[in-house]
Amino acid sequence: MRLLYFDSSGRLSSTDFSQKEIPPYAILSHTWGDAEFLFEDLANNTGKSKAGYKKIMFCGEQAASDQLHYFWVDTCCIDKSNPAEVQKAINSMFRWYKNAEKCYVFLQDVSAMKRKARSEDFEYTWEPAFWRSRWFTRGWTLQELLAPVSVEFFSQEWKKLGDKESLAQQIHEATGIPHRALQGAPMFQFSDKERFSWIQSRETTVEEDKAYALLGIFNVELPLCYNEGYACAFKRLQQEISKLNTCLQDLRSTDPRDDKRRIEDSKGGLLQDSYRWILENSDFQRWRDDQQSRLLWIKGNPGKGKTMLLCGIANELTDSTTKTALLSYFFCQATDSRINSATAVLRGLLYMLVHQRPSLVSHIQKKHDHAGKSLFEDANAWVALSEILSDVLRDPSLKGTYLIVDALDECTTGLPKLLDFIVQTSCVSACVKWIVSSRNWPDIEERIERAGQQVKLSLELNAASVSTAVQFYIRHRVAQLALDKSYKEKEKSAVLDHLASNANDTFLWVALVCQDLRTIPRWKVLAKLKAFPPGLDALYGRMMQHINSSDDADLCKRILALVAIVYRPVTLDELTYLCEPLEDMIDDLASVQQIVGLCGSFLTIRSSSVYFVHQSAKDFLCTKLVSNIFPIGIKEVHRAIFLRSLQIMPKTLQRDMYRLGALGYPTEQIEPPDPDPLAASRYSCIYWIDHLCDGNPSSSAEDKIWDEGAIDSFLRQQYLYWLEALSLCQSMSKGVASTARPEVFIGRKVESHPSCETNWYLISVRFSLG
Ligand SMILES: Nc1ncnc2c1ncn2[C@@H]1O[C@H](COP(=O)(O)OP(=O)(O)OP(=O)(O)O)[C@@H](O)[C@H]1O
Repeated sequence: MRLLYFDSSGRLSSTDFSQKEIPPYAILSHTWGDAEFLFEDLANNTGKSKAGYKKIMFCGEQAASDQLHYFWVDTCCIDKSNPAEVQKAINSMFRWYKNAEKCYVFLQDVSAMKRKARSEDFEYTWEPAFWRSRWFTRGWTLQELLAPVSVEFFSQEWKKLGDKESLAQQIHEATGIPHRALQGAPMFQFSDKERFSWIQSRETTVEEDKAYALLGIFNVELPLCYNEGYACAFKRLQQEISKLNTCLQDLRSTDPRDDKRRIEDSKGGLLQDSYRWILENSDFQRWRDDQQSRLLWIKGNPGKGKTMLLCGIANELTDSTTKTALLSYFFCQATDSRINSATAVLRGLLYMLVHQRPSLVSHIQKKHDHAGKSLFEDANAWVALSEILSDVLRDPSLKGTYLIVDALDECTTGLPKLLDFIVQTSCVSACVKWIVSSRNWPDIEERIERAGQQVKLSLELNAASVSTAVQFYIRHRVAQLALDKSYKEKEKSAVLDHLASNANDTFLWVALVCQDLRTIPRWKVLAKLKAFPPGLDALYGRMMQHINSSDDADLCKRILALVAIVYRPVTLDELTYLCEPLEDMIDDLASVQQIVGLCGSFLTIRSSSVYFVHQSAKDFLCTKLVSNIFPIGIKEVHRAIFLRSLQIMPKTLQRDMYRLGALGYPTEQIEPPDPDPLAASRYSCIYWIDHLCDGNPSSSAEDKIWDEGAIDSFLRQQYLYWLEALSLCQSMSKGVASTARPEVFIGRKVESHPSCETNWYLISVRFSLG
């Protein structure tokens, strides 16, 4: 980028910053006239009598008065005789305008002078001329309006009329561009159609420019081809946009911002007073303020509030960091296979980074153009993603970047390599700072210690701060309970006392007890209070005793066992079909919901899906109560789910389940019908093979023969319908990837098949026989 400045003798000069860090600068926006001051004029020291020279002088003087030494004007800062330079400039222009400290718009056809109309002393304001200004009718000025943060408007007399903020209403009326876009909302927040509409009524001197002027607005690059005509340029632009959109869609496996909101909401909202202690903590401050400290590990026992603390830190960093800094986070959750692996973490972090700084997508696109979605999902996904994220973190445009990963202990697939990646990038990338959290696991500690400058923050060693935070939480929850359950002072203070003296600085214990207290009528509270023992395990143990002594103990334990081993939270519909004893309640989800409610406080229902109330509750059942919950073994529960799946799928799978009629729909555009014919079998379609493989390999020979027969018959009759269902669930790659498990063999030819007239190859699923 070439910038203008006045040298010590006041002469207009230019300097090239291609290889150097670009200093703060101002930029001019205007419409071209007949006598512009050009690149040659600058080089040959000519053209000072041209009308355009005045604009250059104005821009330089205005910049100086804004304490900006450098400025940029398109007429003379680009060597138009050099096609490579023009190509680069046009593709960089949006960024140049965006990065400018100030953009001065010179409105040649707007006068701010008071005039006399005929004999009357009539004062014209400049506003009608402003609305009509040619500047609003030109193609290139669209990005010059949208990209910079600060846009100031000047009349033909160089009088300042206002800025993008103060004139927002007038600009909106003149252009139809929404206020949000004028206030600087990122361009991706506006649909393609909306962005195209902004340039519709604008003109460019050269027809292709009407497409090229949108490059930055869509964050794409194109080789320029100035004889191709508008239609061709526009088509190429659309192709590039569609490639970019596909890349982002393929990258997205979850939006961590939605996960964060869901976590906060499902835990009853984030309380500032229960996390803000961290801002005063000396370890936290050391990590934040010391350039060399780039990795902070927050560790603590279950339920100590790590996740909520990280939600709070993310909020605080969003509020306190500079505009140029980026923040990306990821919340691992072992019970949800979308968000419990090392590749999912990198995908989520990348997705958030690219959303904030769309230009970073170039690091992904190079590989994505060749590989498509499989880049993020196949066996080499980790290699590709870790390379891409390392590239992104080295991008020179990144000034400060904060990366947060919560619950490393819940990253059930690929944790060691994720830890190595975090440690390595924290050592080499000076502008990147990581915060990670986990339980006190020695394996995690061992790997994190390999980072030279890590800071450890133990919640157990900060007991006083955590204790105060928990006490605040108790007061808040009890005040809510007292209000909702109409406690009198006696009950309120008894509950307060019991919680305060038994919580052992564990938020989760308080949350679980309060959840139970909600179900107890006011008059029984005092009697029941003593039944909540201190300590999480004791509390879970008591909850289990309660279940064991109930009439529905067996059913509750079947449900708990099922929810404990599924690969993602199941919906109530799916649970009803997968858990045989619930079979009779297929049309009565309200009763299923009640039965789930009988499983103590172990389970919770959110958006019609069944979750463990907390990972520690699941851990307790799967470690301390394994023989109680899985009396016939975990593998048998897998096998039962597999067998139920094979029964459910044939009932729902059929040709053209969504009545689409025609072939060739992009799956993302398909809206499931209501009721959704796949509601009950969605989970089974995606995971039946995993349950088959994780089922009991040592079952009897008779069972195996039966299983093989059932699989064979399912595949013979339903194979194509199953593929169709996978595609409708947007899980084709997951479903098919399961067939690549070592226990599954592919490649048996079936001559003719009822669900397909032609010959075809069938995936034959055989599991290892011991
Ligand atoms: N700042 C807070 N605001 C509101 N609720 C909180 C806060 N901190 C903790 N809690 C409550 O405590 C519960 C446990 O907290 P959290 O899930 O953050 O613990 P954790 O240390 O991450 O547990 P684990 O390591 O077992 O996953 C939350 O479900 C929530 O109800």
